[in-house]
Amino acid sequence: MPTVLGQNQYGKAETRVVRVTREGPVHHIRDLNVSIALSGAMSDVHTKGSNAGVLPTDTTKNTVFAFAKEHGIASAEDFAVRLARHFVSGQETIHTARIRVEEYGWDRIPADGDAAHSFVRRGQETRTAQVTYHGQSNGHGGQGEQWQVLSGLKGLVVMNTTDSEFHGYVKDRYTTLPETRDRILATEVNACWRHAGRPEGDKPDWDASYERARGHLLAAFAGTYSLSLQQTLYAMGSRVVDQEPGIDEIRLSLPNKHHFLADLRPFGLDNDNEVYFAADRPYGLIEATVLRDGVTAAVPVDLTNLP
Ligand SMILES: O=c1[nH]c(=O)c2[nH]c(=O)[nH]c2[nH]1
Repeated sequence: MPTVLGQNQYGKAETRVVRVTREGPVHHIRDLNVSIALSGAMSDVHTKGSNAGVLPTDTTKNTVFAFAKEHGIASAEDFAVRLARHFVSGQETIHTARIRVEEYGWDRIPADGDAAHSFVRRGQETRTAQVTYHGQSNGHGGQGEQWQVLSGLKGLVVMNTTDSEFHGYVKDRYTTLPETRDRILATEVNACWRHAGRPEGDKPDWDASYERARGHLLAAFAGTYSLSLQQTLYAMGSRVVDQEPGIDEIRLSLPNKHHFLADLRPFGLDNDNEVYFAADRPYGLIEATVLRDGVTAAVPVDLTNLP
C-alpha cells in the first residue's frame, strides 16, 4: 500500500539558556528551557532525502543563544515571539514555528552589603527527617536507650553568578577544561544533619532549627568567594556546625550544575559572561561530611538511601 506523509515538525527541544544581566554588583537572571518545532514544506526531506529546505536543528539552538545575547530575555513570551517570527520570516520552507518555553523562577538570597548575585530556585526543595530509637533492651551492651535524629533537605537549587573561580588543578593528557576566574556556580543542595543528644525533655523547636540550618546553608553559599565547590561545601557545612550547638554533623551532596559559556564567536558576538548553556548531565558530584571535632560520624555517606 502506498504511504503519504502526515503531520510533521522538527526542531531542537529543551535548549537550556541562562541569561545574566549586570547592573554593577546587582545581577539579574532569566533561566529558560526552549523547545522549537518548525513545520512547512518538508516533504522532500522525508520522502526524497533532500535537505535543501531544512534549517538544521543545531542552528535553531544557536539562534536561541545568539538572541539571548543580542536581544536579552525580557520575558518568555517576548523571547518566543522573536524566535517564531525569525524562523518563519527567514526561511521559505518554514511556515509555522511553535516555540515552547518553560521558565524557572529564582529568588534572591539576601546578601550582606550591596552584592546581589546569589539566587535560590523557587519551590524546589523537600525537607526530610529520620528518627531512629533503640529502646532499653536494645542489645547494645546495656547502654540503655539510643536516639538518632537526622534532619535535612534535598532539591534546594542555588546559583551564584560571580565570585566563583576554578583553576590551579591537576592537568594530565586528558584535561581540556579551561581555567576560569569568573564562572557561574550552581548546585542542588542535598543535606542531612544529625542532632546532638536526646530529642526529649527540653522540647526542641524542630521547625526553627530547620529554618536556621537552611539559612546558614544559603548564607554560606552566597557569602563564600569560591575557589571550588569543595571549598563552598566546607564553608556551608562548617557554618551549620559552628553556629548550631545542637547539630554535631552534616553530610552534603552537591551536584555541580555546570553552566558553560555559549560560544557566540561564530556569529560575531562576544560573550562577556552573559549567556550560558545550563547542562544537566554529566555533572560533578561533590560530597563530604563536616563534623564537630571529636564526634564520631554517623550520618550515612549515601544520602540517596534516606527519605
Ligand atoms: O568546583 C569544582 N570542583 C571540581 O573538582 C571540578 N572539576 C571540574 O571539572 N570542575 C570543577 N569545579
